[in-house]
Amino acid sequence: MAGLTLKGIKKIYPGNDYYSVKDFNMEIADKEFIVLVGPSGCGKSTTLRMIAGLEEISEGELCIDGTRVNDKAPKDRDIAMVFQNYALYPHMTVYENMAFGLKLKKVPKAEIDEKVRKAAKVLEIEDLLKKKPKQMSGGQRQRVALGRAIVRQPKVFLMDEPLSNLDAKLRVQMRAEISKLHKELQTTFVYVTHDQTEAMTMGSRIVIMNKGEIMQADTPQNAYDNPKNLFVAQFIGSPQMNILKAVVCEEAGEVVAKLGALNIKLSEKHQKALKRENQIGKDVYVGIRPAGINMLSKEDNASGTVFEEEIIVAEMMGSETFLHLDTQGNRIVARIDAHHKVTSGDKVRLEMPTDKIYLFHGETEKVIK
Ligand SMILES: Nc1ncnc2c1ncn2[C@@H]1O[C@H](COP(=O)(O)OP(=O)(O)OP(=O)(O)O)[C@@H](O)[C@H]1O
Repeated sequence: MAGLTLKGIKKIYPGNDYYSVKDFNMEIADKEFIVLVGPSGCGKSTTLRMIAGLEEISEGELCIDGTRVNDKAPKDRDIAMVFQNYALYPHMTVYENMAFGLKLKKVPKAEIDEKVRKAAKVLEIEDLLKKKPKQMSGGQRQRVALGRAIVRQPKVFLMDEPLSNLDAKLRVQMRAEISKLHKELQTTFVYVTHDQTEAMTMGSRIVIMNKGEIMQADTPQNAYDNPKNLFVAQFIGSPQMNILKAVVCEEAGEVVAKLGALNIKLSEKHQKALKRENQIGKDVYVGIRPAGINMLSKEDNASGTVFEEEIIVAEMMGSETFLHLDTQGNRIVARIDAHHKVTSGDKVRLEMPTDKIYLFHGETEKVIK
């Protein structure tokens, strides 16, 4: 069991003229489940590999349990890593695969046996112990890879996209299994994925990265409710937040976001913030989640911004329907309850309530509160 401290960690690969990881600072508490998430190339694997000791740290300090480990070899860091390709030895049985690391460490046979059987029980692979990797499914192989990590009882588990080779259904199942495993083992987990749903459902905290930088480190709920910037707003949530580029205007004493012919009404708080920050006349990104948009009937009164559009596509999802519309030249998606019977081509009346609107600076893309 251990916490991790990353202080000003940077990585520049030899021959590159840019930092793959820029100034990564973070305290990871003991027993946390941290998920590093972001698009391809954002530096999440590099960060994980530096923690593992598989990649040299160019600048900064990494501590495990308060001890600096920058110069320690991977095997001396008390960590275990699970990779996306499982990296099992094909000629060994499941039992041998799981026992291998302990054997190298010269752990007594009886102790190895106890540890392997205990891990196999936790992962429900006891009946696979005599099989070889090629006789097993992807999900089973992934369990064995996890088993191999568990038997070593590391201080920290590192996982790099461990589920990306599995089909969608198995991925969902293994997601829950890994969360359960984390609870059982009571160990620190650092997990890398590019999949925001995986991050949201598994992490006690998620670290959203872009271009080598941390965009936000937060609980999944807070990252969803209070994104710090446009990148996080668009990355977290599915379908993603609608973003409309508008201009801040003041008309008859009221500050609005002008989107073509549509004046988007704003909350008192937003209006004050825009005035305070001298944003009148400047560009602003208006964000609204698909679920934040209300469907109105003809007679409904609404205090927010009301607009009428023709449905381009209505995607029926069972309990809900996603409406794809075009407003003032911008494609937007609204998520409505399936009891509204609508279809492509219908004209609908919708509302953007002021309290569901997010605003981001046109230049810095930071949230305006
Ligand atoms: N061995 C390497 N040598 C040079 N550049 C590298 C090396 N490994 C990664 N990079 C570069 O560092 C940046 C970050 O890569 P990294 O693999 O950490 O990203 P990632 O977020 O894990 O992406 P992915 O999800 O595609 O694996 C990328 O620009 C990548 O091209």
